[in-house]
Parts: sequence; structure tokens; C-alpha cells
Amino acid sequence: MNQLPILGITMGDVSGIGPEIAVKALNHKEVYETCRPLVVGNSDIVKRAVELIGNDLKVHVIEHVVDAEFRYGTIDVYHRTDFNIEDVPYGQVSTLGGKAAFEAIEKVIELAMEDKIDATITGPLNKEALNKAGYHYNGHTEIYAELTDTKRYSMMLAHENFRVVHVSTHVSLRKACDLVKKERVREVIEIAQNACLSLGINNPKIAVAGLNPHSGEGGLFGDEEINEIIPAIEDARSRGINVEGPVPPDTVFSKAIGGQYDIVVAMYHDQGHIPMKVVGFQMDQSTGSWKAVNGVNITLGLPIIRSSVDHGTAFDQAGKGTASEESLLNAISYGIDLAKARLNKKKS
Ligand SMILES: NC(=O)C1=CN([C@@H]2O[C@H](COP(=O)(O)OP(=O)(O)OC[C@H]3O[C@@H](n4cnc5c(N)ncnc54)[C@H](O)[C@@H]3O)[C@@H](O)[C@H]2O)C=CC1
Ligand SMILES: O=C(CO)COP(=O)(O)O
Repeated sequence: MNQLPILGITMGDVSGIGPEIAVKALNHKEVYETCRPLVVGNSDIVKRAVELIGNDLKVHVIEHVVDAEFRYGTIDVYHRTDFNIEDVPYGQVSTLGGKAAFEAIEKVIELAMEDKIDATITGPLNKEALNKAGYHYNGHTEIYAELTDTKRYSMMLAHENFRVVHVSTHVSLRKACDLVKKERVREVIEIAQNACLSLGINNPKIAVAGLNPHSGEGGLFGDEEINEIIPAIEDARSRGINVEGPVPPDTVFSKAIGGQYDIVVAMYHDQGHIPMKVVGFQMDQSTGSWKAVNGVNITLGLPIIRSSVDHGTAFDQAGKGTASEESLLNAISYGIDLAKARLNKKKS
């Protein structure tokens, strides 16, 4: 590739830590050596974040992607949604915050669908604010699926070589059990396989977690494994996919971290999220503050690339200048790799 990929970065909810971590990430010179980043969102909010951090980054407002300078020291901002920043104080849920977040996502998706940018990178949304503003979605995943007209998709979390893809995400635990169906499990196995291939992993080894304790213990603790999960695995195997399971959910993640699997298919949100965050989020015992907040959230199955932080809006830390930009840097790095793989695939 002659030119570096163009990344459109949203700040998520403007009352959270999203703007701060966007500005902190773009203060890393090496980011500009690997991609051409621009921020999509309100330019006054970016200026507020620059003031909060106290660095000397300039803000360059653009109306078209071609106007961007992509130069370290200046943040190109594709301005969206006018409002007074006093109306969106730090740490508060507001309809304005929800509206601004949605409009930035809508725009970044449009830019990617029009091939004006190569990947989208998203900051954390506050789902309460989003819904208060009248956008009735559970998160980015569902917004992206609808606005790109995608029917087969799934959420993947990754921390280095540890990857988890989910059969369901933002539903109640009760409903999540009902969503463990052969067709969906098989679909997610295929999505996992394609994700690994696009990351350059040949013949990926996929583990499918069970739903119940000890994967149901032969039907003693639930029959989803027998009726839904095993048939899905057998079906995927018959199509040449290197898949194993149901692996008891209490040990499957340790095995994956130990290098036995390239990706794990988790049956519901917290089954996959908890191990990922135990690994990526590390608290300092002596200070009680976070010393690491790592990991990335990728929506698989879309016609465009969406890579995201895997933490939330952290309203408790908003406006304090203490937020970590690590997860956003992870998301940028993943977005670059996926964009390069995609551009290479288009060429071949
Ligand atoms: N990618 C996204 O858009 C995500 C959005 N959310 C949303 O965020 C909101 C708050 O969710 P919570 O469950 O409280 O999770 P959270 O991730 O915002 O906060 C959990 C803990 O981690 C800390 N934390 C999070 N990110 C940090 C960072 N970059 N640097 C330092 N500390 C950090 C927070 O201060 C808090 O102590 C909810 O509305 C939730 O739906 C949650 C996860 C992902
Ligand atoms: O809340 C999240 C993970 O639990 C993030 O969801 P989205 O990626 O759909 O916004």
C-alpha cells in the first residue's frame, strides 16, 4: 500500500472520557507514522479535551476528508453537531450527548461506506444517553448493523492473541440462553473463522464454549449443548473448519490464553467479556486506580471496518485528565491491520 490508511475516529459520548482519550491517542507521534487519522465530532469538544490535557495540539476543522492535513501536532476534525459545550458537562447523561454521539457514528459510517475513509474507530457510547436522545439501539454494534444493512454480525473482543466472539451480547441473561440456537452458533463459528483469516491466521483453531456448568455434564445440568451447540460444531467441522467443543466454559479461556485456540466462541456477553477484562483491566492494589485498561472491540461481518475501545464512558473519571488511552491505541492498531488486510484483498 502506497498510502497509510485513513481512520475516522469518533469520540463517543462527549460527557465521558472519549474526547480526552482521542486527544491523548493523537498526541502519540507514532500514530501518524502508521495511519492518517481524523476525528468525526464537535470541534469545540476536541478543543475542551486539548485544554484538559494541557498539550499544544491544534484543531483543524474540515468539511471534506480531502481537506485533512494528517500532520502530527494538528488534529483534523470533521465537525458534526453544533451545541454549546456548557450544555454537556462532564460526567452527566444528556440527550445532547446521546444525539452528538449518534450523529458522529452516522457520519463515520457514511464516510466508510463511501470509501472516503478506510476504517472507523469508535469511542465509548453511553447507552442511556443514546436512548434518551431517541436512538433506540443497544450499542454501536446494532447501529452499525442497521446502517450498513448487515444481517450476520457478531462482537469480537481481543487482547493481544486472546480473542472472543459472542453468540449474543446486549440481552438479559434469561434471553441469552434462549438465543443459543444451532443456526446462530454455526454462524458465529463461521464469522470467527473469517475474522481469523482476515487477521492472517491460517487454519485457525476455534473453541466453542459450553453454556452450562461443565458443558451440561451429559445433559445433567442443561441440554443446550446436546441439542444446539454440538450439532452446530459438527456442521462446521463437516465444512472443514478446525473447531473444538463444547469446551467447559470455566477453563476454555485459560486454554485460549495459553495458546491452545486462536479464538473462542462465547455463548453470551459476560461469558466472553469477563475473562477479557480480567486480563486487560488491571487495578493497582496500592492506589485502587487502574494501571492498565487494554483491549479492543471489533464488529465482525460488516462491509466496513469498526474497531473500538472495549471500555465504557467512565463518567467517574471524565474531566479529570486521568483516563487511559491504551484501549483506543489498541483499537487504532487493530483498525490499521484490518484496513491493510482489506486493501490487500481488494488488490489481489
Ligand atoms: N464501547 C462502548 O461504547 C462501551 C460503552 N459502555 C457504556 O459505558 C457506560 C459506563 O459503563 P461501565 O460499566 O461503568 O464501564 P466503564 O468501562 O465506563 O467503567 C468501568 C471502570 O473502568 C474505569 N475505566 C474505564 N475506561 C477507563 C480508561 N480508559 N481509563 C481509566 N479508567 C477507565 C472506570 O473509571 C470504571 O472504574 C455504560 O453506558 C455502558 O453501556 C461500556 C462498555 C463499552
Ligand atoms: O457495551 C459494549 C460491550 O459490552 C460495547 O457495545 P458496542 O460495541 O455495541 O457499543
